[in-house]
Amino acid sequence: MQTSRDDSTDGTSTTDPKTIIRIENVSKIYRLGDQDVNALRKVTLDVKEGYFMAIAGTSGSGKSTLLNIMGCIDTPSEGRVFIEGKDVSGQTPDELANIRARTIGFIFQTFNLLPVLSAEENVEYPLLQMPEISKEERRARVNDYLKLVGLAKYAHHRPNQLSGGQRQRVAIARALVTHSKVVLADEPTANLDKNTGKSILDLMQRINEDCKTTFVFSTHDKQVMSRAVQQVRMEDGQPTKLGLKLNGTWRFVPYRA
Ligand SMILES: Nc1ncnc2c1ncn2[C@@H]1O[C@H](COP(=O)(O)OP(=O)(O)OP(=O)(O)O)[C@@H](O)[C@H]1O
Repeated sequence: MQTSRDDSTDGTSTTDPKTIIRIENVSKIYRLGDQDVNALRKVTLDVKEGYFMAIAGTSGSGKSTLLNIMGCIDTPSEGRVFIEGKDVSGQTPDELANIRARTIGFIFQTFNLLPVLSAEENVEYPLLQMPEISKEERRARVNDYLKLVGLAKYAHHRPNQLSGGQRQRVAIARALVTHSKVVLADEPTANLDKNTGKSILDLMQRINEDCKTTFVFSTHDKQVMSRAVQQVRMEDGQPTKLGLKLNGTWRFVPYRA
């Protein structure tokens, strides 16, 4: 799929960024009672370094399933997933957890913070699974990322002492603290009011531009879609259209892998 981000007017790419996640001919079938639900149907998609990409589509079109498979939270019924060129099919749950911890950060619409931990402890949490990172390095990273998301003053607050937008900022810091290459965000603004949602998207965009972190977020909100640079429209478990924003204008083409 030709979705390289570039500034040329004709959309042709001069440099080809590295593929971070590739999913190839991926299908996902859920068994529901005696019925099969085809959540994804032979999807092939590349996520390249530096993307700020929206997976858009109506409820039930397969957005969350796609993100979960990209992030190795779930496994495909058919097809293959490559993370930084490595085929992760057949890896054990521990191996997948290790790949996830070092490459991929997640943001969820319900924030998913641990309620008994403070903001700084929530951000520190994924680093505790990385024994090679010293206590001093952990402290330094936690401070840096809380500062990056504008929450240095709230380090000791627990999630229930923070607003929805502040909770999502903690989740963003937690997703980045492991130096993730890509952040997968499932409807990151769905539980936030319009202005707070906008400030979260502003923050994600700033991190994308300044730190070159790749973001893939799912949404069914047109305002949120419009903030992306690349857009994949999902319908009934399949990508149908690919959108590229060039000089501020969207250009859509039928999706082809
Ligand atoms: N665990 C499951 N068991 C059975 N069916 C499931 C399961 N998870 C998802 N599905 C079905 O798979 C399809 C895709 O679901 P998915 O959650 O990926 O869609 P979505 O686009 O993210 O929807 P939403 O915007 O409502 O979150 C739907 O038909 C859904 O009902």
